[in-house]
Amino acid sequence: MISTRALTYRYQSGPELFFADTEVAQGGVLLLRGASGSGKSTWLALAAGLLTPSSGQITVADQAMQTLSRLASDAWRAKTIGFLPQKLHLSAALTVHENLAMAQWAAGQSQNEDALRHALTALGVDHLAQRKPAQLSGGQAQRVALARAVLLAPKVLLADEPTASLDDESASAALSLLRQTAERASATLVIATHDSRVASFFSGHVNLQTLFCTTQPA
Ligand SMILES: Nc1ncnc2c1ncn2[C@@H]1O[C@H](COP(=O)(O)OP(=O)(O)OP(=O)(O)O)[C@@H](O)[C@H]1O
Repeated sequence: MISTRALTYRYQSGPELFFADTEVAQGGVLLLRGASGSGKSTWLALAAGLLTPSSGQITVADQAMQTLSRLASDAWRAKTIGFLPQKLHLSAALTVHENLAMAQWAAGQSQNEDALRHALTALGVDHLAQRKPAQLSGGQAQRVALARAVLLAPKVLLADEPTASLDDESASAALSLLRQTAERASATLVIATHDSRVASFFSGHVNLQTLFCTTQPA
């Protein structure tokens, strides 16, 4: 479950952002919509514990994020959150396979080769396992980052524009994997998106909510 109350964030040399109160049940899907610059990525960073709220509360998987220290939040994130950020943050020095193995290690899990292969295969990038990120196309890198995000069957999946550089077939595979992974683990899924394909894909979901971000106070 994720809930927010009177949540705001002010960048040091940027705008103050205000977010409407939200409550998403465990297993629910939340779409973050809104114009470019309206705060969707910021909301995800707050939910992932990468940013600390300026005021208000955000609780993610029973954890009040505003009370976590930076160190505790890193450990909590590795175990709890599957995060697909807009900038993919794949380690350039590591192969695709090593990038995923490192995510398992960071979460304190022993290497699970089956899970790793399954995640890469489901997204059609298993043949790229020995490549370095610089040797991937934009869409391939995005699918590898998505495989890493779903690898640990996290309780919360956060995806920032997961279909941005994907063609229809790859977008559909990526959304299916996000949905299946979330359903298998009863995870809460949050997707920030401009892409109308995402809204159409989830339109029949029984537990779907949409949060429209604006730069105005809620
Ligand atoms: N590090 C930063 N310092 C200052 N301002 C920032 C910083 N990061 C983001 N902002 C500003 O905060 C606002 C919200 O940015 P954010 O990236 O959350 O929006 P978004 O809705 O995800 O945008 P997009 O759809 O273009 O990805 C924007 O006005 C942006 O310029």
